[in-house]
Amino acid sequence: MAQRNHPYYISESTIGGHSAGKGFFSSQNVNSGETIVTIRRPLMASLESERLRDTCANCYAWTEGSSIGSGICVKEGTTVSACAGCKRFRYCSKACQKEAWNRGHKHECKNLKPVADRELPKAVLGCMEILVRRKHGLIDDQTWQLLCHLESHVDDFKENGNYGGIELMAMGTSQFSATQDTFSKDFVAAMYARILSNSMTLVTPTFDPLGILLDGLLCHINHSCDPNTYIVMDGPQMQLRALRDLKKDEELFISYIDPTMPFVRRQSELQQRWFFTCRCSKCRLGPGQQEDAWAIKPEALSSQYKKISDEEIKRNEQAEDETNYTGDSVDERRVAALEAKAFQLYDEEQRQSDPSEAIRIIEEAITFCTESALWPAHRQPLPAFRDDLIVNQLAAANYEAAWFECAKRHRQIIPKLYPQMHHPLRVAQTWQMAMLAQYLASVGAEVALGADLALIAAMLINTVNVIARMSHGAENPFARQAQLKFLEVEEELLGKFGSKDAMNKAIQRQVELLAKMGE
Ligand SMILES: C[S@@+](CC[C@H](N)C(=O)[O-])C[C@H]1O[C@@H](n2cnc3c(N)ncnc32)[C@H](O)[C@@H]1O
Repeated sequence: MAQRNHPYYISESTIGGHSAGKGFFSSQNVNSGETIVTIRRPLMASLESERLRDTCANCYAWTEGSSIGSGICVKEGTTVSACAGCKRFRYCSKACQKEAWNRGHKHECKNLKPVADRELPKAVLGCMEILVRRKHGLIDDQTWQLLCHLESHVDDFKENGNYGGIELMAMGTSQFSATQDTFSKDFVAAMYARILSNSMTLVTPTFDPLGILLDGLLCHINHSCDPNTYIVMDGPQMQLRALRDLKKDEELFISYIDPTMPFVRRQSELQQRWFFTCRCSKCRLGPGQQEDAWAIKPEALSSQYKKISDEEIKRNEQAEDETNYTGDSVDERRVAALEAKAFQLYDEEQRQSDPSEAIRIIEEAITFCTESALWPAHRQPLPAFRDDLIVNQLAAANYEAAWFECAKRHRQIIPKLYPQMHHPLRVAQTWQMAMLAQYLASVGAEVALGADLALIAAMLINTVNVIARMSHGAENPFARQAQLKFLEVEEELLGKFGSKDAMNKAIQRQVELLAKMGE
């Protein structure tokens, strides 16, 4: 039912002719890029163990932002200091510490003190926060009811054999939060399961993952592999924004997973984590879409790659795993075996903490995919390898190598995977490239004959300056920083070129060069 003055309402959802429980609907027409709802702070957010060391546990300022550009919204010189009691949570200021203390930390700090040396999973810390706050009257009845009505999928967890692990985690949660007197064992296990099935990823404005969050309102949004909305975050603030023009009474969807993955992989991930068969508009079309297209027909596989795949089928248990299912013919099974190998390499490189080792595996994987001639540049996991290669090249200070990967991504991948100009990942990746161009220009790097990286940086910064107002909103600190940066570089370049016209002509030549660099 539409709530007065709200641009959204929660109602029964039917997706592809099947009930999907409750869903989130727009109560008015909304233009692409507009905000639908702003949430000041989710009900719960919990940082990854690694991020607890360098991120404020109240405003989520990540002080060590690793990928170029992610630190844009954090004031230079910001550091975090540990709570003197529990030594687990860190804060960037006294004000942040005080806010978190009053939000509930004062009721859990002393319980966490004896286990200061023990790593606790983010879902345990998040569940503790919820239980402690409710026990001490810091979560109102209406929010609590909303939370308790969320699907816990306890029966599904029992069926897939994961419920034992959940019970174990729930026992620890009860003990560390000292709430055994208030909530039963089964209730805590169900709440823990609810966190697993309803939480989202807490991210920076440039989409670097920081932890998990649970919000009583936004967790009513159902999933689509072709979503019409997305969420941007700015510290604890979350905004649901339109990716496309929306009609009144249209159901709003976000994507719970990476929607650029092939059909069977998407279905498998959604089934395993959220226990549903996706019948969204894209999945209803089946596996014949862009995400599933190969560059050549399976029969056209070279004899060398036929041999490689036959060996994979013989020795690799996962070669015929159903998540890579392509078809039943001999050639289709071969292609599936090659895809299995590519995704195994992906899992392997993701586990690496040493950038040079990760780079070695990724380069091997990219060679494997490209030499097979099967993968178009935009088919996964090839773009995911390229993203990780850029991150690892930056971590290893191989800036020029990172630049060429960015140029390829900019030309060959981004327009295919994120066709909307204001797609937030397109904006974040363009920003990362702009910052890299600016850095390379500052050290006088020469990446190609005639290339002027300062001009290329200016052009990319201007692109972000224009589209971040739509992707993030003009008031978002990321959009504001992009605008400030643009004014700064524009002034510098106008000084150099004398007029806007001369500057724009010079930039146009660089746009052409950049396109060549990405081929
Ligand atoms: C975060 S909740 C979304 C709100 C949920 N529909 C409700 O009623 O509370 C996620 C759950 O919603 C359902 N769901 C979400 N997207 C769906 C979709 N595309 N098709 C079918 N079920 C979906 C699944 O049961 C999933 O586990």
